[in-house]
Amino acid sequence: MSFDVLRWSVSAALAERPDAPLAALFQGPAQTDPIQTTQTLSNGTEVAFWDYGVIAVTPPASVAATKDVVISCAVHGDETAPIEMVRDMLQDILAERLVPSQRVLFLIANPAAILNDSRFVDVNMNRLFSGAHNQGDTAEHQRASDIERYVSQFFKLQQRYHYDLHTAIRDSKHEQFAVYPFTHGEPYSKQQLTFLAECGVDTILLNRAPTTTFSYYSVQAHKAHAFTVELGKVRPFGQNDMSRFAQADSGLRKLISTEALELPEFSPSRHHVYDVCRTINRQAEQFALNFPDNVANFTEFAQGHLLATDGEIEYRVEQPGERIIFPNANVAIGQRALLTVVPIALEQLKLV
Ligand SMILES: O=C(O)CCC(=O)N[C@@H](CCC(=O)O)C(=O)O
Ligand SMILES: [Zn+2]
Repeated sequence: MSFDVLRWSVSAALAERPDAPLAALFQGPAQTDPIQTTQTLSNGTEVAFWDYGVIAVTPPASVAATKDVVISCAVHGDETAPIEMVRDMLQDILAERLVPSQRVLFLIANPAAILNDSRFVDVNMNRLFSGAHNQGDTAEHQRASDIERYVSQFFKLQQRYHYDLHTAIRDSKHEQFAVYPFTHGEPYSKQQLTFLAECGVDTILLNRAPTTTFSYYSVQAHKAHAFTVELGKVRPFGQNDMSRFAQADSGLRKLISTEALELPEFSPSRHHVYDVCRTINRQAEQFALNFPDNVANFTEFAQGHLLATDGEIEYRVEQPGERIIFPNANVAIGQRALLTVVPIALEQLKLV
């Protein structure tokens, strides 16, 4: 199904809150074809609609922006709270209640999946970046390729940031956490750890290998500080308690509207850090998790405990302190069905 055909219905699907008409997110202010329109607000902010759900915001000419910030949501279409956050930020920008001081690219990544009330339509879009979109021809492959092009078109300044907002399928012992993608040996940023903690995200998962996720793409292709940010649990539109997202919302709004963001001193004791220990990809038709659906992310199991069976293979806990994260038995064969993580001391990491 083409994203063009979907645009009206996606807007309708999202416009559930009567106070929040969403047409602008997808059609641009003129709501006519072609989609590419640019509007200059009375405060001088330029809002450019590059494509459905792709909105570039440039601060007034009097402001010397120093940061490029990508804020993305709906890489998974059923993760609705981040979509509501992005929608509200955009509406506040259009209403001039939020005035950006930095360049911002808002991305509503997978409108077709939003409309479908599903994580994805054909393929998990968060496995299609860094060139993986060349290996298929679904609408999601095409959209991931388009998104890479838009991000490349956007990033210009030296300071580059990307927060890819998600919510998780399960409850979590740490309600909000971020995946810090592989940095190719670059030190981890104290400033970014502090910023995330200010957003309420005090738990970090280090993934120390290349992946095909959106956040890793921004690290690898654009040398951005980029993160997959998990802000809570997946719920349908209208069922999110937005007060639980207030800290992240306020942190992101401050980041984009402040010329020189002031952050507190880095304080190592503020952060819980985990290292990915094992990535378990499903290999067989007969794949099963050996714990119930209500077991939360970051739950620890005893050494030797059977976590999953994959055909004849048994996956057991190997290390003391090993915890499960992102378990999903319903992934396609070859895709990640489970990660295990172990706590790691910040002192062991190269920080800058
Ligand atoms: O709750 C789950 O099982 C999945 C939540 C989710 O979508 N997580 C991202 C993490 C991406 C990363 O590792 O950076 C994903 O699986 O795509
Ligand atoms: Zn997600």
